[in-house]
Amino acid sequence: MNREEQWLLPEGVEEILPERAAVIEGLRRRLLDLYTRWGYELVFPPLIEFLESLLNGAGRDLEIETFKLTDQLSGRMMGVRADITPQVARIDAHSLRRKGPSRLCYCSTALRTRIGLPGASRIPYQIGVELFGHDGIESDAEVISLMLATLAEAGADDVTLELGHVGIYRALVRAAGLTDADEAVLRGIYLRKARTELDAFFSERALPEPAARALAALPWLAGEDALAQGRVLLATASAEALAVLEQLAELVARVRATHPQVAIHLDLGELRGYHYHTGSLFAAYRNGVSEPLAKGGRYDHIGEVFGRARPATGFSADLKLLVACQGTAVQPGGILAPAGSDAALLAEIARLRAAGERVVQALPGADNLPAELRCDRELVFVEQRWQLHSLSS
Ligand SMILES: N[C@@H](Cc1c[nH]c[nH+]1)C(=O)O
Repeated sequence: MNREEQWLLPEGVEEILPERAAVIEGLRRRLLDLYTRWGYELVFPPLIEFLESLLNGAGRDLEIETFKLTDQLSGRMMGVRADITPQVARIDAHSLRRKGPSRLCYCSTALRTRIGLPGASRIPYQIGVELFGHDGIESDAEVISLMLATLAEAGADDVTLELGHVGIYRALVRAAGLTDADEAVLRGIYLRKARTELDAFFSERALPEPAARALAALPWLAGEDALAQGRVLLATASAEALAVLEQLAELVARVRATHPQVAIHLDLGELRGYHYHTGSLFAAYRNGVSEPLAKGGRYDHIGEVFGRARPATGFSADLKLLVACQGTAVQPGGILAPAGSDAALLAEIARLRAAGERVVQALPGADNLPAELRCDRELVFVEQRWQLHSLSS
């Protein structure tokens, strides 16, 4: 970013110019068509809402990420959404109130107060799906399959799927009898994977064994042997945590069976994401890139505050990151038509457009440069008829 851009736009706020906009829009259309074919219905949650309803049940992380402002009409505090998932959960619980499962999808911009990685955007163009009303690995598996289909459509074929389950951590926290305050400290340490802090945390507190030992080991249970090691670790620590691990094992087996080509990485100590996640967690990483391309998980309680607790699972991705996986897009060419209002010319332009061609009509007195206008052909009147001539040579 040069000095002038820094002066014009705040950090993490960018504009998208025609070439990139065309690629993003192309992918947006293809993905929304994909979700429609899977039975997901499109919704448009509002850009801005009263803070209470926007953040209800969504957790503290999201509150910090949310831009707040005062509504001049009501005098109440409003927030600009930092994540669309809780809004869609509200639509399901409060506005739709369906009996059976609801499958919803969305694609809109969100706004965040903070920047994740240096150079990242604060305005993600969030696309995703949410599936409400089913509690079980089948719905998680469906959402994971659709997430992988999304990445394939975006051209990201070298992804690793990371799987975890916050239920293991939560069960162990209960077994160890941690207070909310201690749990918040521990969560921070888990997210940073800070080993010495973790050791200090447990040596400063007399917590019941073997749950405490299991909590101290969990952040490093990852990779190939995570399931086997987890079974040993949890066998004596918490029957509840062990049962959750078996659910995760079943989900892994299912995804392996349906997507044998996808590399799976297990991480039992992963707590990534917002506080609202309650069950399985999934994320897709590109090799060597630390920011996930898409992420999601189960969150069964958000709807509760809107009068209806519905099981829920879903994923989202930032379209701006997804398009980075695509090679440079082949820009469609176009036809440069001469200026004029002659009826035959206008009819020919209309005919070409109706046939799906991109036709740009020259404006009199302007430099109608074919390269700038991305035109590779021109419409010329030769031998008493309108003809197309190549401009590329
Ligand atoms: N919205 C979540 C991902 C998610 C979608 N559905 C459930 N979880 C995020 O951005 O991290």
